[in-house]
Amino acid sequence: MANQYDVIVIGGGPAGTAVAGGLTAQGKRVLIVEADLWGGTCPNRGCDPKKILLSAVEAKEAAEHLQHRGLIAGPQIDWPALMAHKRGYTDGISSGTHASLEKQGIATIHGQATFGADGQLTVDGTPVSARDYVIATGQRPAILPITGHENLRTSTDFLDLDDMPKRVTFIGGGYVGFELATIAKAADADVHLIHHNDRPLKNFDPAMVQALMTNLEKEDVHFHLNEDVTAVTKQADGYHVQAASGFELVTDLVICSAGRVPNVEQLGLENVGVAYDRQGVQVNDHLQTANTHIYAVGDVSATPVPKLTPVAGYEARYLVGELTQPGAAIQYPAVPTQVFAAPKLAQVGLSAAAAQREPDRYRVQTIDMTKWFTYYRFGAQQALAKVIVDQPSGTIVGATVLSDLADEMINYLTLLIDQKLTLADLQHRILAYPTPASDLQYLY
Ligand SMILES: Cc1cc2nc3c(=O)[nH]c(=O)nc-3n(C[C@H](O)[C@H](O)[C@H](O)COP(=O)(O)OP(=O)(O)OC[C@H]3O[C@@H](n4cnc5c(N)ncnc54)[C@H](O)[C@@H]3O)c2cc1C
Ligand SMILES: NC(=O)c1ccc[n+]([C@@H]2O[C@H](COP(=O)([O-])OP(=O)(O)OC[C@H]3O[C@@H](n4cnc5c(N)ncnc54)[C@H](O)[C@@H]3O)[C@@H](O)[C@H]2O)c1
Repeated sequence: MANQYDVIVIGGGPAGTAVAGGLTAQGKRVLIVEADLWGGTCPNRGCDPKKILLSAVEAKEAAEHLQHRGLIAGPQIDWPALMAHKRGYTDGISSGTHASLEKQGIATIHGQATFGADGQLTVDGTPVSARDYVIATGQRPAILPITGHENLRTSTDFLDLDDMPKRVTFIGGGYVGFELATIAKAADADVHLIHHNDRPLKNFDPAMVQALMTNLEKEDVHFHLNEDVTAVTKQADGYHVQAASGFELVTDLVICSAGRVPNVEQLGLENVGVAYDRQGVQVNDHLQTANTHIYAVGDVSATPVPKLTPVAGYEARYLVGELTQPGAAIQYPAVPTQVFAAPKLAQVGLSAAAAQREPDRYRVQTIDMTKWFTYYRFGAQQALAKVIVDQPSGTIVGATVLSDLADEMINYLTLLIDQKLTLADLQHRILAYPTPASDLQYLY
């Protein structure tokens, strides 16, 4: 039968394309379905475009740090040119990803996949069948159900702005709010971030979050904590953002950065006995749903790990194994996670709060690295590390880093944690000097 496959993957993002590619390489007949842009969130409207915009922010910051230390006159961000640079990358992603899938011998179809009342999967009305199905439909920005919610824009809109408005307001202090606020500020917007409680970036070390906010405040990013936004109304002078307390501000663009919701509603999952909730599709520790022929991977699955591209890739590789040679339950290694702000905030492994509950076992040390050679040479404003050492084994088990180099340092720390390297192990190796890696020995 023409429309009969071994596996149908629904969603062509990092998770779905990795499952489809891995299974095809193992000789499976695979169909992948994508309703929108091939490549999904990360390269089209997530990690990659964000980090391209951040390149200009990093260059500007680096030049500013060296003012009076060898540089004069800092650069300015030319937003339309920066956006053209970003589009030079993103414009080719969907067609390039599609071409790559076809080249690998993966069947592709563009459209919305839905399980009908009879359990049959159709893509925009065309029936397609397989032995197994993989849901990899990701998440989309949540829109708060407030008065004037139609005036809210999302990270997707921000990452494709033709011009940077004079005033930009973010509702929600998570990854997206902090990262995009950093970019908007560097592009000279008047930036406000409104958060509904006193714990923005709640999964990060609170003292390090406070240090990051202090730095951003120095750059004139305005934080408004404990404000519950109730309405965003369009008026002659701009959008009026109002909160329950009576707080109000006027702005030109309101980005709702209050989290993301799983793409599940359109799939007809109730027709095939697959359960889901606000966290996503419920799976067991083999990424299998209540229907034994349907699996879920990546952002859409309700797994107990952060929703990130490398996590999606890890789950995809695991599932390729499961669908070819079923084995043990999935086990996650340490998952590094980071906020690309100024400076960057990154974290991995055991938190300081958890370590402090067992003071006999763990040593928690906060290290100010600002004056270290690595940071001094480019005039860094602040470089902090909080490191958790397991005293019996002498290994690092967790770390939070706040610095311009945190995105690189956190990967080294992740390797130290996964490989269980002690200070002695590290000192038996030679690492190139002077580099951030050669500082690792001072973190134990
Ligand atoms: C602004 C932003 C910045 C980010 N930055 C980072 C970062 O720096 N580092 C990092 O690790 N992660 C980052 N992320 C998260 C990262 O983008 C996701 O973790 C990753 O894309 C998840 O991959 P996925 O394949 O599970 O889902 P997605 O990439 O969302 O792909 C799912 C695909 O399924 C499609 N789809 C949905 N429903 C259907 C349907 N019914 N039929 C067919 N197709 C369907 C969608 O159109 C989409 O293309 C960021 C996210 C955002 C929004
Ligand atoms: N650097 C990265 O790796 C990166 C970057 C962006 C996104 N992501 C991924 O995307 C996911 C979503 O990011 P996000 O920032 O949209 O979500 P998030 O869950 O990280 O943050 C949303 C924030 O909004 C707050 N919030 C919720 N309701 C609110 C309200 N009514 N008013 C004000 N604040 C409110 C929440 O308390 C939370 O702090 C992340 O969890 C992450 O998995 C990763």
